[in-house]
Amino acid sequence: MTAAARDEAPMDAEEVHRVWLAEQATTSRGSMDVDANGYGPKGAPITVAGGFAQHKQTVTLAWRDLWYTVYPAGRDKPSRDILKGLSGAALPHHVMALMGPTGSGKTSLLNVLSGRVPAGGILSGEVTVNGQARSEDFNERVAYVMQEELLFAFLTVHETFMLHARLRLPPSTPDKEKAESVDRLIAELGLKNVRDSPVGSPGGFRRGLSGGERKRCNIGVEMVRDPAAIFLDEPTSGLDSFQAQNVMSALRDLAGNGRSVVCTIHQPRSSIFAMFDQLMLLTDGRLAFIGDASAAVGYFETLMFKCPTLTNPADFFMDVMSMDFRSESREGNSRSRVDFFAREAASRGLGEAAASKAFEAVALAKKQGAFDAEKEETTSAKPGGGAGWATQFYLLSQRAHKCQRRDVVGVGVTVFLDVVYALLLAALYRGVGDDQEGVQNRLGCLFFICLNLAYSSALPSINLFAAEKNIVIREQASGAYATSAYYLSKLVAELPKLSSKFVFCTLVYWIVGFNPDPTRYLNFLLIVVCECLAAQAIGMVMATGLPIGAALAFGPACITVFTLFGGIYLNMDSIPLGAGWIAYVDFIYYAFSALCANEFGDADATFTCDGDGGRCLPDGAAVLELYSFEDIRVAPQVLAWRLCCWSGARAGTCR
Ligand SMILES: Nc1ncnc2c1ncn2[C@@H]1O[C@H](COP(=O)(O)OP(=O)(O)OP(=O)(O)O)[C@@H](O)[C@H]1O
Repeated sequence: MTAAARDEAPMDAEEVHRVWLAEQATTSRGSMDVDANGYGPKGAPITVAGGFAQHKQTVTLAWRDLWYTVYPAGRDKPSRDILKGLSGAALPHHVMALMGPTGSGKTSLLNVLSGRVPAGGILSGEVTVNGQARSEDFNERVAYVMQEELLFAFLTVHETFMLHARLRLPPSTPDKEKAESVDRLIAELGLKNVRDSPVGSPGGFRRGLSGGERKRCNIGVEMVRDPAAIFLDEPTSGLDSFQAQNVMSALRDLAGNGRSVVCTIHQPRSSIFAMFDQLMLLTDGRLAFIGDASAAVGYFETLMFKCPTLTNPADFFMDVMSMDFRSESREGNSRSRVDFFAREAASRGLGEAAASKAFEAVALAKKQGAFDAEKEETTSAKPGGGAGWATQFYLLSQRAHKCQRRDVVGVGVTVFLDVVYALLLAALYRGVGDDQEGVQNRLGCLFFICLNLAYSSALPSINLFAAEKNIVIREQASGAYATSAYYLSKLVAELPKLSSKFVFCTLVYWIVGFNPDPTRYLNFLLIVVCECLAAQAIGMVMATGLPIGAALAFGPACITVFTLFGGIYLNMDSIPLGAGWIAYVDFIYYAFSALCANEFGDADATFTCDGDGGRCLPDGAAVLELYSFEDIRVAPQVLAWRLCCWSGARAGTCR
């Protein structure tokens, strides 16, 4: 506690109560000054509790007869209608809540409205923005906040927002202005006290923001571009009721300043329900209600479903609209009930009326000159208006370096393991001799080095990319940067990690006593670097192309198969027909054979024989011949893996 705070006189009961009431009033729906169409009284500024800048452009979204059908994989599976002829509208200055039982189609509708129809689904119907057909890039113009918070744990709130401001705002905006708008955003999302705290990960080693702060930070990332419409999937899930209220309060302020806010929500507490302007109730993909949230209770009363006194309307709606599967008769009854609601909404034309009202409001606003003809299309957040490729690459590299530097545990464990392996190898193979035992030990040590590098490069790479994959998909969906910029930044950011491999290899090389020629030592390092890059590339392909569980299972399995074909367990000349191609994509084989050629390809490499009548390899050439290591190509193979990795990254992150 600060000295000033300690010295402050405590408030008396009356004052505490008065302040509390004032705070409640600022978060209620009644604090807004908007007309029925949501446009504000004739251009007069709209006053709200928050302080977000009044949005210059507005988005009136209207949709008619929306059908969304999916075709599940599998021959005999029939298609399924997820959304069944929905009509409605979302208005500027309004928070619209999409509610309904689980599986009723809320998230599907949110995706469809924001222009993110997942692959494999077919959409029909009409969606308009400010009275015109929605543009193809609408999804990149509006904010879509996913339920899952996709944030970099090692960045602070300020760094996270600043990075997105630099990536997404026009390069012509001076950095000072970007910094000011970020500071404003931080203040308005109530994140000032955690401005410089790392975001952290829930349940992770590094704790950071609280659940509510993370949610608000997640929203802020999308708000940096100042979009006119915001779509949120379950913005309050997993929060306690106070944190949920704070998040909704921030959304309320965003809407109050001219934005259209549409969110799905489960069972909001009554004070949160009171913040909704519009409510859309869905049941099994059909409309049960759309209109003013405050009118919903009255509407259900006209259908003879009266919300009991002292009951949260949200709970009441969920109760009456949910299917009850506890017995056949209950299921039949609840089905009849939800069918009744859908029939009533259709026969009264609730959806159509909402859409028509929105069209009329837009027409009126245009007539009154409230729309600027040039600006009316959608939002100020134009896609492609952000940083250029070089800046994207620079900013992403900086982010990757920062995260890596701060991952003290991860880096510490890597360095520790490299030192342990180096000591182990030094203890076992130190001062290797020039006899037949020495030949065997050199081969064994070189193969172990290859294996160690393969595992220690590929597996962390899988973990790293798997952790970032969803963040990258999210960032790419909103057009933040190009895949190539991300991929190259990762490549560059991974390079410092090779330094601990350098230390490991140098220690082992000189302690074990490999060929002392400095050129061969440098070759050795080069081969090691190539192997690490190829292994990282494999890790990246797996992580971007497969779900994390599958990637973690396939990664080691792939290395195990490569070990088998690596050159020591199976002679290249005895690989069965049809399996030879494995050796050609096997980076362990290439690395091991190259290391052997480097070590034994020296004409001076001669070895004494034991004289016991056993096999004798008198020189390096005999060793290479025995293992069929005459033809070595490391660089093309590394390149091939990198290209493969690039395709994998594109496939995995561009959905
Ligand atoms: N691509 C798809 N293929 C098959 N079924 C799908 C697909 N997308 C959605 N569904 C199904 O459509 C229904 C509606 O899904 P949606 O996620 O929109 O519901 P929701 O109301 O958001 O549910 P929840 O509240 O549980 O998140 C669900 O039964 C879901 O399984």
